[in-house]
Amino acid sequence: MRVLVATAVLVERDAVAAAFAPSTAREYAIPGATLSRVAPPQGGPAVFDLLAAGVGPAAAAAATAAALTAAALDEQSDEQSSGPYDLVVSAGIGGGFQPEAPVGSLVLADEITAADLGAETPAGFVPVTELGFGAVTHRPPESLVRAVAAVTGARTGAVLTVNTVTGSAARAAELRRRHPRALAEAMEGFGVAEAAAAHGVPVLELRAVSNPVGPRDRAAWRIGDALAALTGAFGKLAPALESWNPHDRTQ
Ligand SMILES: O=C(O)c1cccc(C(=O)CC[C@H]2O[C@@H](n3cnc4c(=O)[nH]cnc43)[C@H](O)[C@@H]2O)c1
Repeated sequence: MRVLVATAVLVERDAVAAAFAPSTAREYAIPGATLSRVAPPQGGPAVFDLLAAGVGPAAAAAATAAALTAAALDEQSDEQSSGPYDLVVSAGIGGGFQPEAPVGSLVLADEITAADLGAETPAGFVPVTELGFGAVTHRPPESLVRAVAAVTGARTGAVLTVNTVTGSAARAAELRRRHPRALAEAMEGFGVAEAAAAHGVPVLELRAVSNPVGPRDRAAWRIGDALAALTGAFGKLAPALESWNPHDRTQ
């Protein structure tokens, strides 16, 4: 099984890499980015390519699409680990809606939703889908969400993709009013999911909560705790992914 893991920044990528066997890391250049290829410490057939794709949905979509296209064209890979990816995972830290997703906890998306992709109207925010365009939600395979949540202990719910980190109680309340199932927000999931969908590859989004969604208090972000939670989750992930049949797209 070939898995592409897209984080935003290098510290998140390194937190994911810490769950894998360090001696297995090899680097591959793709247009605009570098892939780190690692293997689970317990062995097994899975290959994980880690990508620091950049902050925000546009950077995330561009780098993820480049990696997916390079794999599909199979230009650089050696024979053992060549060909298209079976799964893309958007991973990193995120803000947690309180009290459901406390700092340090894990959130796994059963729905990846672009929360601010739309138009403001006199009647309020209208998503692009209601204007007749595109998509605002991608849904990971239910069976895979169940399996990964079971091994990682992650809470499952909607993870919102935002272009602006929420900084007030009023904005947090507005997002929850529009998305009552939201457990977390971050800035890349929807971009990663759009790229995956264009390639017909299933997607997951896994977030370790570094801060509450709400009034801005950057000094209170617990980034180290969240990165440690991310490492722990990826340490448990490989067996669950390997036992999942990527061709089983049934919900
Ligand atoms: O402090 C700032 O001004 C600031 C502005 C933009 C981005 C950041 C980050 O550090 C974000 C890095 C990364 O983390 C995710 N993240 C973490 N917490 C949140 C949140 O509450 N809302 C949205 N995204 C969050 C995000 O995916 C970024 O890529 C800091």
